[in-house]
Amino acid sequence: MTDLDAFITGLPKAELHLHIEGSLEPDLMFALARRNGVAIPYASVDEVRAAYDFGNLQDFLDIYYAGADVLRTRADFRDLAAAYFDRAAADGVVHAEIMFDPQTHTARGIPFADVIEGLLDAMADAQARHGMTSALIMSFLRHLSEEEAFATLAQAQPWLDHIIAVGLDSSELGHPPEKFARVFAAAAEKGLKLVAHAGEEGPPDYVWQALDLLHVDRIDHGNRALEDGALIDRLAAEGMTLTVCPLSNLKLCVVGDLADHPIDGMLELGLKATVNSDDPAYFGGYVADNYRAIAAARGLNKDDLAALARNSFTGSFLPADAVAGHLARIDAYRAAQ
Ligand SMILES: Nc1ncnc2[nH]cnc12
Ligand SMILES: [Zn+2]
Repeated sequence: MTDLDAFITGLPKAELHLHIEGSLEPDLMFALARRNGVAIPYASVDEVRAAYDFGNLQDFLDIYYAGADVLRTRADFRDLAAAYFDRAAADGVVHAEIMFDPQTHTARGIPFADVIEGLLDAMADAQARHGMTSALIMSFLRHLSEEEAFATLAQAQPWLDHIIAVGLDSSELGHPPEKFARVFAAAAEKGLKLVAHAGEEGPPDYVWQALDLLHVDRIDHGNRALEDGALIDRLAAEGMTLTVCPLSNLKLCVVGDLADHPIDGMLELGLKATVNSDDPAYFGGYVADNYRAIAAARGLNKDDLAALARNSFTGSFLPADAVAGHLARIDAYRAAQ
């Protein structure tokens, strides 16, 4: 392990953009398929990995929703999340705000309660075993209707104390944020924070809509905001956090090459970029792998990496005293190197 690799692993960091269904590793997919008697269209782990060759977001989503079919019981969701937390802890993640897509499961007849209770089991366990804090972001699938998003918000009502925010994911093109303005307003009235994927494949206008119509607290991805100077100024002036996902961007062809990735350009423009894994089982790496890949591709140094880790806490939904504690730990860690 190089000095920079070791620095990245030991750097305290938060993960702010992680779809728990996207952490389903092929090994666990096979184990759950066997446990639940579910047929999957792959004969081996190698065959699964070979299928993970995506030309765009929709190519990936088709495979991701098919993979999620092995998740059936509360224990499955617990095991899925426990595997993620163990892996994230090994990467120096001390706080994770994880997204889940209830509609992917309720549409298959899985009770909302089983999904969320399984995740909450694993979150309590991660706190006990790793000292890791975590929070849940409930994401609406944007290819579905506003009405279905409202129904999902209603289903979540008994667990609202366990959900920090709502999010918006799935197929971006053709499903602009404005479609969900009313359900986001209803979520805000319930005291939930708001995040949305915007500017991954969608145009800068979708980022404007996420700001002006959804009133988000954070933008997931945001890459295409860089095409609009006025939008860059707005995001910088508001100190809006962008949850950027380098290996995802590469695998989904948002960038052609990591050498052209804009992460350091974002920092230079005064944008609060963070590094995250998105769907690590599908994109070839967890959060430290993303830090390592982007550091190598863009020549980032320890100060750049520490700045990205600081942004992960200032952009989190942790209380101010917890954020201050994590920032102090990063500064002490950096000073000791
Ligand atoms: N990168 C991504 N973009 C949109 N929806 C997603 N769901 C899971 N990963 C996603
Ligand atoms: Zn995502």
